Amino acid sequence: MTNPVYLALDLPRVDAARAIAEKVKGHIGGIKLGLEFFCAHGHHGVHELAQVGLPIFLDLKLHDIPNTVAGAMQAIHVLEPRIVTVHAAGGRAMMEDAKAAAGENTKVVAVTMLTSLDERDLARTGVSGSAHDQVLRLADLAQDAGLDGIVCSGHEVGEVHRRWKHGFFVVPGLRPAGSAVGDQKRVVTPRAARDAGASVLVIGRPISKAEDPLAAARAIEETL
Ligand SMILES: O=c1ccn([C@@H]2O[C@H](COP(=O)(O)O)[C@@H](O)[C@H]2O)c(=O)[nH]1
Repeated sequence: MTNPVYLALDLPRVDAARAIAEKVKGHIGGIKLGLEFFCAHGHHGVHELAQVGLPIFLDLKLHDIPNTVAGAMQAIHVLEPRIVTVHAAGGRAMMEDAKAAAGENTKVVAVTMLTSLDERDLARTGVSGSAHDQVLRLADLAQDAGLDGIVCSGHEVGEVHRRWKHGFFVVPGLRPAGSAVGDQKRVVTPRAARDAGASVLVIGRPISKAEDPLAAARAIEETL
C-alpha cells in the first residue's frame, strides 16, 4: 500500500526543507509545498525538493477569477505536481477552468473549509450553519465542476466519502494523540482520518518541528 502521508514543509529555507525530506523519505508518501515555500522559492525551490524523489503536492489554494486561475495552473504545469489545490469558494467556473488547464497527471482538489476555522469563525464570514453542511455543500460544487476531490478535516471526510465514492480526499489538521494543536481547530489523529476515508494525510509540524523528525515520522507510520 502507498504511504498516504504528505509532509507539509512550511519552512523558510530550501536547504532545511530538503534535509528534513531526505531524512524521513522512507516513511512518507509525498511532499507538500505551500504558500510560504512557493512565495519564497518559486519554481527553483520546487525543483530542489523534487530531487528527493517523492511526488510533489503544490498547495497553492488558488482563488481568483477563472482566467487568472487557469493561467496560474498553466504556469505550474512544467513542475508536474501530483496534486494542486484551489478554493471551492472561487466557484464552479473557476474550478472547471482550473481542471481544464491542469496536466493530465495532476489531481485538482478544492479546499472547502480550512481546518483552522470552527463554526464561530464561519459565522463571522457570513455563513450560517454547521461546518459539516458547509463542507458538504462545497464538496458537491467541486464534484459538479469535475474536480478530482476536496480538502476537508477528518471530521467531515467520512460523510463526504459516502456521498462521493470515487473522490480523492486530502485531510490536513492531523495530530498524533497528545501533540500540540497550534492554530488548527478541526483536528483528528492520522489513523482516524485514514479510517474515515482520507486518500492523503497532510502532516506538517508534528514531523517538521519535532526534535527528531525521523522518529516522529516513524511513530506516525506505525499508527497507520
Ligand atoms: O484546511 C486546510 C488546508 C490546508 N492546510 C495545510 O496543511 C498543512 C498543515 O500543517 P500542520 O503543521 O500539520 O498544521 C499546512 O501546510 C496548511 O497550509 C491546512 O492545515 N488546513
